[in-house]
Amino acid sequence: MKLRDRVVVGFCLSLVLVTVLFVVDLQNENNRRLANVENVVVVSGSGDGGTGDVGIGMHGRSDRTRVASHAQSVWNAAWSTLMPFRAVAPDAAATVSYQSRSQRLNVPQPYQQYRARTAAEDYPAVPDPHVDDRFTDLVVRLSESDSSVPHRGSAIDWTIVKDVIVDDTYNDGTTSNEYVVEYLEAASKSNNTSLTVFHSRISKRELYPENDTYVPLILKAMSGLPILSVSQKEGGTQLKLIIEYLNGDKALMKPMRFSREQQTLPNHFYFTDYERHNAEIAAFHLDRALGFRRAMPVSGRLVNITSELMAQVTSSDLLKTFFVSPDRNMCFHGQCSYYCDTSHAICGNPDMLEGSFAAYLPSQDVLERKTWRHPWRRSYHKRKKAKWETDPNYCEIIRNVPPYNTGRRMLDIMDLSVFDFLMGNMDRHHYETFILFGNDSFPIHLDHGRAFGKAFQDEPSILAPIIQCCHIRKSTLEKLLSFHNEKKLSERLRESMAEDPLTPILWEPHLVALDRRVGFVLQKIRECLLAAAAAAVKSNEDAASFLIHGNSGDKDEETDNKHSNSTIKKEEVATGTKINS
Ligand SMILES: Nc1ncnc2c1ncn2[C@@H]1O[C@H](COP(=O)(O)OP(=O)(O)OP(=O)(O)O)[C@@H](O)[C@H]1O
Ligand SMILES: [Mn+2]
Repeated sequence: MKLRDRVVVGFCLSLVLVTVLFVVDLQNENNRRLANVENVVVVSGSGDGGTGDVGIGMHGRSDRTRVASHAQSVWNAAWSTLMPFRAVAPDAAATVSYQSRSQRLNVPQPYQQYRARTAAEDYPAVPDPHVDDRFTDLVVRLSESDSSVPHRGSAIDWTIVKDVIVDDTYNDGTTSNEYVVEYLEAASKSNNTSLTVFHSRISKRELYPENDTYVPLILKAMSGLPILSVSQKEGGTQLKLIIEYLNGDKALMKPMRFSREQQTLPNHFYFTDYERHNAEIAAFHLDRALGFRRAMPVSGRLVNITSELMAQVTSSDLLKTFFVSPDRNMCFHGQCSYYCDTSHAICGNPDMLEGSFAAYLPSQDVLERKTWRHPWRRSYHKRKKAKWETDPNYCEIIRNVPPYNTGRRMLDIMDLSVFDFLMGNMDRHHYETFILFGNDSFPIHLDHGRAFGKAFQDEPSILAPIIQCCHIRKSTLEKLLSFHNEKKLSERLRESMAEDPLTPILWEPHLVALDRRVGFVLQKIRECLLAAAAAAVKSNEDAASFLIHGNSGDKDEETDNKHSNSTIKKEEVATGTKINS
């Protein structure tokens, strides 16, 4: 071989060698990167001290592997019970590999992308203009003897009522009442649970009496009794499970999706907001603290998705939505119209999951309910407005139609508006009542999953019924004043919710917001009283002018309303209302 040929061959050989070395190095680099990605997934999980981000947890890999293989065997067992003719269950691991690419690269779930600010200090402080206001004008107004209050215990004719503060109790402080079944009669029956006794004591004016001893028993049972069967609740937009306990009682479970500090996403409407299990729990406590007692008892509970939920599932449709995530957490998504798919799955940590458990209402076969459209319902449309948002006289329409033109319903709608405003719930589209008690009965407070979504923003439009109608039940106003001037609402709720197994139930800024919003409602009532007083003065002047001049008033003279906030005279407020007994 000539020297030139040798040089060419040598050059080619060294080129091949360099290429081989380059390829080997590239492969090593790839392996190193993949290892890093896996580390990131594990490290971010172990660094998160929150109460349960979807798919990220504090448990080690071996825990998860154990969960996955345990889940596989439970799943196989559950599937063979449901589908006796199908020998082999679809492989849960297949779901894992199907999902794994995006998960291995740690692609965030759609709703996780927005998880940014999680510390209260990250948000601007919300001013509370009423923090030092004692609302003495309202206190004085309430302390005055109410011999002139025209509605005691009567069926109020709302077409003419002008009073702001309305007392619908009898002189002895009670309202008329009837019970589903007398307590002693029900208690004498055998095999009663606390919930069935509770059902038998539901009355025309409330679900349970003040300081009821059955409520704590029901809460305890729901958070501890073994679960016998699990199915999906049909209807509604988001996933809910019907839980049946060993003693035959039932509960409606809403699962946890987010940690407590997760706020409503800024670009979400009230009707696309995710439901929060802790809002259901907190709403029960708030309803009770306000003295309404119109919400069923709700308890938190930490459940094992594999052994307590999946193993007890009674339908294959629900069972087939369970899977093990790439991070080896147990997940499921159920079937519903919003957020029931793989990318919105509910995942355990690795298989433990928080949920709210609401005691079940009596079956409709026993105690039928009627559903009413809420008169101040929102449009549930991203561009349209509801009539009440554009018509300042909307309340005049409502007060003239049944069931709002007589009885207690108008005051119940005002109560509901206070309740929803305090917890920021804009999702009050319907309400239900027990048919047995007729129209003069309370609305059941149901469905609070979308409350407590915005701690740093108050939503005055929720108070529209109060602002537009200017009525409030006397007992509700008394409660609000005591929450403001005596023991704070936040303090009462903190104590009440401390009993729950999942305590703390609310993120601290929500408790701060509750106290701030109490002051806001009181201010609105004050404004109503001032407006009513001004209207009374005006009508007195018009009457006097008519007597003197024989016409309907001196049009040139403007009424100068200079009432101070401190005292409003009773006779100025009580205008021409009539007793209707
Ligand atoms: N504690 C309960 N016991 C029995 N039934 C209940 C209970 N709570 C709610 N329900 C029934 O289940 C229905 C759906 O519940 P809920 O409104 O909480 O779910 P949702 O998914 O938020 O529904 P929607 O999308 O209609 O607002 C209610 O309208 C009510 O009829
Ligand atoms: Mn709802």
